[in-house]
Amino acid sequence: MLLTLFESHTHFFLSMFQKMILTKIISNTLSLHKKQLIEWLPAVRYFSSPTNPLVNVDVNDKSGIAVVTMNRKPVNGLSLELFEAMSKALDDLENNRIRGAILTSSCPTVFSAGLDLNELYQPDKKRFKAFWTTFQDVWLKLYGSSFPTAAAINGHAPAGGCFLAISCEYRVMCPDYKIGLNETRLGIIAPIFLRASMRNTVSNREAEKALTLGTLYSTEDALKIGLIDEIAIYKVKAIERCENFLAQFNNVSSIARSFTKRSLRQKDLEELENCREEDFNIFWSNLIEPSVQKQIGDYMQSLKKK
Ligand SMILES: CCCCC/C=C\CCCC/C=C/C(=O)SCCNC(=O)CCNC(=O)[C@H](O)C(C)(C)COP(=O)(O)OP(=O)(O)OC[C@H]1O[C@@H](n2cnc3c(N)ncnc32)[C@H](O)[C@@H]1OP(=O)(O)O
Repeated sequence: MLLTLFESHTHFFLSMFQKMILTKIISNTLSLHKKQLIEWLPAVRYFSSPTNPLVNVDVNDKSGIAVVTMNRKPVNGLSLELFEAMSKALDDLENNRIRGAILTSSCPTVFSAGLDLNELYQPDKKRFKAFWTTFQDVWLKLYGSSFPTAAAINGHAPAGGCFLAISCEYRVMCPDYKIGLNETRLGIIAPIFLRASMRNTVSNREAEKALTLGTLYSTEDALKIGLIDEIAIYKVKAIERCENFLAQFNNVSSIARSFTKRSLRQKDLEELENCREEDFNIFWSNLIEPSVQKQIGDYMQSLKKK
């Protein structure tokens, strides 16, 4: 904008050549200052966000790394309210230029049980629309974040739980749990943004097998196919390993890193940004199919009987 203003105001007084030279000088100075400013900002803008009971954000003043803990007992079912809290937390992290974020759970044996089935069963259209739109927002913000992300998966991570983990850049999981995208087993189709995160994590062939079969992998098998990056015995260790991963970026220009990440993920992000309404309509019309509703209802009953 500054350059446009400069150009319009000097139009009558300067020759084309003079204008080109001055424009170049201003542009170089601005981009240099912007770069220096952005490189310096992380040291001064860490924050302490007002804690939401559903999502706790704890930023380490020294490292600038935030631990983001989902806290919706008993299983971190992803409800509209939990998505809203996550969306807000991601905005706060983005605006305060943290060095990195680690996503984890306060539930002792569950990272997240995925979408709250109560949101999918006999849904009210208005609420479901808000729910789905916020779900999309969370993915766009997490997958497209300018800061690096990791997941400390301290428990089971089926369906939407796995989806959150694979939207991060690195995953450390504790042993003896299950992770995977089991949507097809519930008769529901994985949305495009979930498929994008999966393809970005494992090979195309593994993604196809995992999604069509709806496989839930043990921690050890998840490591074998590259769905997770490391195994750590306890949650504290998992967080430590995630911190080690994020610390590697201390020696990398934050601008170069975030632009590179963005450019690698841009196509996936645009794919959803360009069809958000259509994505909602497809899911809504499938979701209210009586056969899908019956399958979800039966599944909820089977979980309760257990
Ligand atoms: C073509 C159709 C388009 C439709 C579009 C809709 C969606 C598109 C897909 C989007 C992608 C994401 C989909 C999903 O995430 S669907 C959710 C799938 N989740 C699961 O299959 C996990 C189900 N839960 C479990 O397997 C287990 O609970 C566990 C996570 C392994 C934990 O086991 P455990 O520690 O033994 O706990 P309990 O099973 O006893 O559960 C405790 C209570 O929590 C309730 N529960 C569990 N999961 C959910 C859930 N996802 N939503 C709501 N509630 C849940 C469970 O019933 C227990 O309740 P109770 O105490 O009242 O009995």
